[in-house]
Amino acid sequence: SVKLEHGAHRLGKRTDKPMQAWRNYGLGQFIHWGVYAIPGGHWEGQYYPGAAEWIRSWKGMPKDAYDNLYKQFNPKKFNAKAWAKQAGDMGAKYVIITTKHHDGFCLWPSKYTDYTVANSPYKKDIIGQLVEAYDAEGIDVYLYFSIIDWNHPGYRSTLKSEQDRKEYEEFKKFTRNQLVELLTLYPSTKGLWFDGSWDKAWTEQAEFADALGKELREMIPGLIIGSRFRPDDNGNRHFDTNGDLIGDYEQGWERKMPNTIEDTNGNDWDCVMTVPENQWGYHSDWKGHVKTTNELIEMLVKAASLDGNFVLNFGPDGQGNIRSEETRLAAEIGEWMKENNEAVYGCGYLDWEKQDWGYYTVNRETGKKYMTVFNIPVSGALRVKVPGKTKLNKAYLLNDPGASLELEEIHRNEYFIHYKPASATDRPFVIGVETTDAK
Ligand SMILES: C#C[C@@H]1N[C@@H](C)[C@@H](O)[C@H]1O
Repeated sequence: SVKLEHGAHRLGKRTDKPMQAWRNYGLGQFIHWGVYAIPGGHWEGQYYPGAAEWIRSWKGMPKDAYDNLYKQFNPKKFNAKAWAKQAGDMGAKYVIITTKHHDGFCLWPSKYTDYTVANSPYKKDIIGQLVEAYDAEGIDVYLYFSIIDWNHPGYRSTLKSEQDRKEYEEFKKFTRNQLVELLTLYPSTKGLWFDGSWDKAWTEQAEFADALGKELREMIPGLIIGSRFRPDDNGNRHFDTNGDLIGDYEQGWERKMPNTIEDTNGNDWDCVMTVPENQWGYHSDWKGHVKTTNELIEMLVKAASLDGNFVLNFGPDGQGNIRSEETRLAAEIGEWMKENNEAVYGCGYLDWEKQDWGYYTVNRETGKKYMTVFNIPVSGALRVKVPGKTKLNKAYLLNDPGASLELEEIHRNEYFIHYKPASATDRPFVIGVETTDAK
């Protein structure tokens, strides 16, 4: 392997308590909120086809008009406690909140810029209210931070001149100051979710970013930072020149998921997912496919089955309302989680051959094994293949553990579990299985 000054700072999965807690979350909530929620994907009657939080970059957008939107930011319906309760009822164990997105508008009263909520009609600290409310709900708080900052005069995507470099130095100091400020103001933060770190200018800052990461990790022991934060000596992000993960988990699964355990490279990972095709911030007019509750439950269970976390995005509107589609999804996912979360929380990959009916998960502490069924075979026979020395002794519905399901051994290490729901079911269901694993 190549000698690197700023490659992966640690190899293999972290095994400390904060990371074990992260690994066991299963379900998270992403919140994208900012001044982009005011136009909500439209400008002067024009429909913006891109992601609503990127509307400032639209060629038709007068930048000055966008940069003055904060003077209208006064979300009278904002209720941090209500958001936290909704997330808790959905079953989210952690939340990732945008402190500032690429437009640079800060939802906390940063002292390093005037472009913050303190100078909006709303005035109050939004991040502070959310951190307090989610902490009180028992939901761990992670802060999203965009390295890209279109508002800062020193920000550059590339460094083409000495002047660029000079101004970029100011931007780097500003970035470090804001991050230290965030961890100082909100010390219960469990981790940072970086975004907008793909610019060439930033990928040339291996030494600076490495030192910044170390400084931040010293501020909060156990702090969790993913692979989308810093470059290695050669500008590689996520994986360094030797192919080693740079960060505590892989942060590359945005609006997509691995299909096999091999796809995960044996790393921890999270999948962050939008409800429509590609809207993170509030867009008042979602076009195209809007994911259903069953689709999202399947992504959630699939993530757990492959040792990952699933993070569902919410984009509150300019008044601070959570839109009705997201409220309904949160309620329906929460209803399913209330009955079936045992198959998700604290669960991960079980190395049994994947079958068509759905996904296996196993609890890392107890070793208890679960089958979450999405596709009921017309035969009513659920095929289960177990490894060599394993014997399947019992299968039962998670919501009716007393009643054993009919087991049929059809070959060595292969069984049918005979089960068809008595009445049509429109939600996946969980079967618990008990085995003896001969030594
Ligand atoms: C591209 C891009 C950004 N990454 C997602 C997490 C959203 O913040 C989107 O704007």
